[in-house]
Amino acid sequence: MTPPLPFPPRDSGAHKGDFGRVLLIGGSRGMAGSISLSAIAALHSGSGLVSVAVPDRCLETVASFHPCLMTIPLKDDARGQFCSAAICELTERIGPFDAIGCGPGMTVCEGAMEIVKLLLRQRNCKRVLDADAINCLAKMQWATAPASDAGPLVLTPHGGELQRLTGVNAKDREAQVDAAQSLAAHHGVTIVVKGGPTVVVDGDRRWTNDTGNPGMATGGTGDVLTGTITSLLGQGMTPWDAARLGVWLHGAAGDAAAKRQGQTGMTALDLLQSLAPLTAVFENRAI
Ligand SMILES: NC(=O)C1=CN([C@@H]2O[C@H](COP(=O)(O)OP(=O)(O)OC[C@H]3O[C@@H](n4cnc5c(N)ncnc54)[C@H](O)[C@@H]3O)[C@@H](O)[C@H]2O)[C@@H](O)CC1
Ligand SMILES: Nc1ncnc2c1ncn2[C@@H]1O[C@H](COP(=O)(O)OP(=O)(O)O)[C@@H](O)[C@H]1O
Ligand SMILES: [Mg+2]
Repeated sequence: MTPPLPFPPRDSGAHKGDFGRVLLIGGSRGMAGSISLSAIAALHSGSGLVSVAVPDRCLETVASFHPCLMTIPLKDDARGQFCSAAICELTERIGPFDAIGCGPGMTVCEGAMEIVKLLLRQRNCKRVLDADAINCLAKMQWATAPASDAGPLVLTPHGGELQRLTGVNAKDREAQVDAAQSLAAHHGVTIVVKGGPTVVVDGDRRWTNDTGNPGMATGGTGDVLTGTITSLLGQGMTPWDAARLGVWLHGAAGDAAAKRQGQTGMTALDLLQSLAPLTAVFENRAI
């Protein structure tokens, strides 16, 4: 079990700021768990500081999941989803973050669309777009937009999201990976084509993961991956490195959870709780 690359080193004199200040944006009334899984995964993947921007009425729920999370309330509508005014506050607050992950539980409401457009303009900031942020990209037909230099951006679609984005049927895995590869080259981004196994594409590079199991086919595991990759980007890794190490670590955590709970019985929470002890592997400590 060898990771594709080493974990960022930890100098004895290090402080929180050395391991990145990251922001996760998402959630909605009824799906507060998704973005919380992403945020807690970022903590367990080594981030120094983790903030979560959520619709105002979800704030207390999300904050109650973990005392180490900082929370930012954004304007919401009667359904508990981001409204378009949410980007006024967000524009003020996104400056200091080393990496931003967006999409889990966000829905494709008007506010979500505005947030994704705002993030696409933040070319100097490292970003991960997942779940409903990808569904927003599909809605704005980003895949066929003129080629752009999107900056350090990682997309993490599952088969269904990739089908919405590219029109290529999720049943045709090979064609989906090829479509992701050309889309990644077109916009200069990294794309994690999730599944069993997950394939990461970036320009003409292609890497297939060798960890993970079907026990991970359970709600919330993709949300965990979003937080892990966002965290590694925030620790200074390139999109190509953060995507590969994040996918590998996430799959290895899935394997540890399956060993403990069984593939049928495991949940995304079990995978999340297997992340931290796994990092000990990288510190050459016996676990
Ligand atoms: N606890 C929570 O709050 C959770 C919230 N979630 C959020 O729920 C929202 C919807 O995400 P989902 O992935 O559940 O919903 P989707 O409708 O995108 O996909 C549902 C399932 O169907 C599969 N699928 C969809 N289209 C397919 C196709 N054309 N061919 C093959 N398979 C296809 C997907 O792989 C997925 O497993 C996202 O924002 C997500 O983050 C989920 O992550 C689950 C957990
Ligand atoms: N059969 C499988 N083998 C390995 N990994 C899997 C398998 N099925 C799902 N996964 C992984 O589980 C995660 C599911 O992501 P996703 O569908 O976005 O979940 P959610 O949105 O519910 O959090 C992905 O990382 C995917 O690679
Ligand atoms: Mg998902």
